Amino acid sequence: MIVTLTLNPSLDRTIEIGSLTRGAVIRAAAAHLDPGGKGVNVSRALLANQVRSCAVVPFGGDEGRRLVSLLQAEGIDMITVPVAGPTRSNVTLAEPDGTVTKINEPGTALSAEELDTVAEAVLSAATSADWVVASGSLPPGVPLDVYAGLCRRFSGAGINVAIDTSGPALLAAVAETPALVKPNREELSEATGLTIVSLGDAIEAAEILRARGASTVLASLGADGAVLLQDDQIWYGEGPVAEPRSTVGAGDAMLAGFLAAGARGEAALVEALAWATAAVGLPGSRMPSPGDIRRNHVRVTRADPTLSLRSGG
Ligand SMILES: Nc1ncnc2c1ncn2[C@@H]1O[C@H](COP(=O)(O)OP(=O)(O)OP(=O)(O)O)[C@@H](O)[C@H]1O
Ligand SMILES: O=P(O)(O)OC[C@@]1(O)O[C@H](CO)[C@@H](O)[C@@H]1O
Repeated sequence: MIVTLTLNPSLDRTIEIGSLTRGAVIRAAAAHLDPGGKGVNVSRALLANQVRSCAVVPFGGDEGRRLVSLLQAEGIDMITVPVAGPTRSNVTLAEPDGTVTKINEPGTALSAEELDTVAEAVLSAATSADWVVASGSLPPGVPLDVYAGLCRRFSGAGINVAIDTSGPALLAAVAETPALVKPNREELSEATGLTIVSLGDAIEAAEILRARGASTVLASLGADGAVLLQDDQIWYGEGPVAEPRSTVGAGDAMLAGFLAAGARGEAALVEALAWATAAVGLPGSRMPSPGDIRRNHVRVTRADPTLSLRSGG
């Protein structure tokens, strides 16, 4: 069983437009509303693929109630924690070529009492968990070492912790020896100060995170695929996407696929890439179901550090 924690969930509104022109009135072709936030998406992807999970979700205000009703409609197993501030709304402008422009609200502050209640919910859900996944940004006022505290709490209890966040919260968590971190290219670069233009740069940055405490690093590299550093092995993989619709949530689908496949080695990386590339072909932050996921187009090999990355860094 996999417990996910999303301290800063969102209502994700995706607006499909022809092209983005600053300062213009843009008529949208379509709009979708999805429940959002990184841990929420991991749970949605797991549910869509019949893997048991429990999402811990603080919610507040009308937006929070809408979020909870969308998650209930999907059948997500969750522990919801009512909080005073309203849940945020995040907006994605999606263009036909797959380019997305995302505007994420900061979210509203959680009080110390609310944070304690959320932590208790995670502890109670985690009694039967193999993994606890702590994902996404922190709302204002939440201590930057909150994910680090989770790592400390669970490493003693034999429960694996996976972290997908950025900035100081990522650095603090890495120092508490999480089983897994899933940075994207920008997060790798920010955490290490390295500019990442080749696979070798990404590997060097991931090695730094391992030296600081992370056991396994699964680094997603956007259209360039992903690299996995685990034990003494380094695997690289990618998969084509015929028609990219929206990359939002692709990293979450990747993490879900990796954990669903046992979180070890080449086979788990293939699964992670199959789920991620399927997500890129779906609108908004829709998570892929078994019918969307194709494994035979994913290529995973031993990593060649001299490989140049195509997409911008
Ligand atoms: N344009 C693309 N073409 C093909 N695959 C892509 C593309 N963008 C993303 N992917 C796939 O999705 C994975 C995750 O993408 P990315 O590195 O952008 O994650 P992320 O920044 O964590 O995303 P998010 O935070 O929205 O979940 C990549 O490793 C890759 O497999
Ligand atoms: O602001 P954060 O917490 O970093 O990211 C939030 C978010 O962009 O991440 C998900 C995609 O990964 C979306 O559902 C959501 O809007």
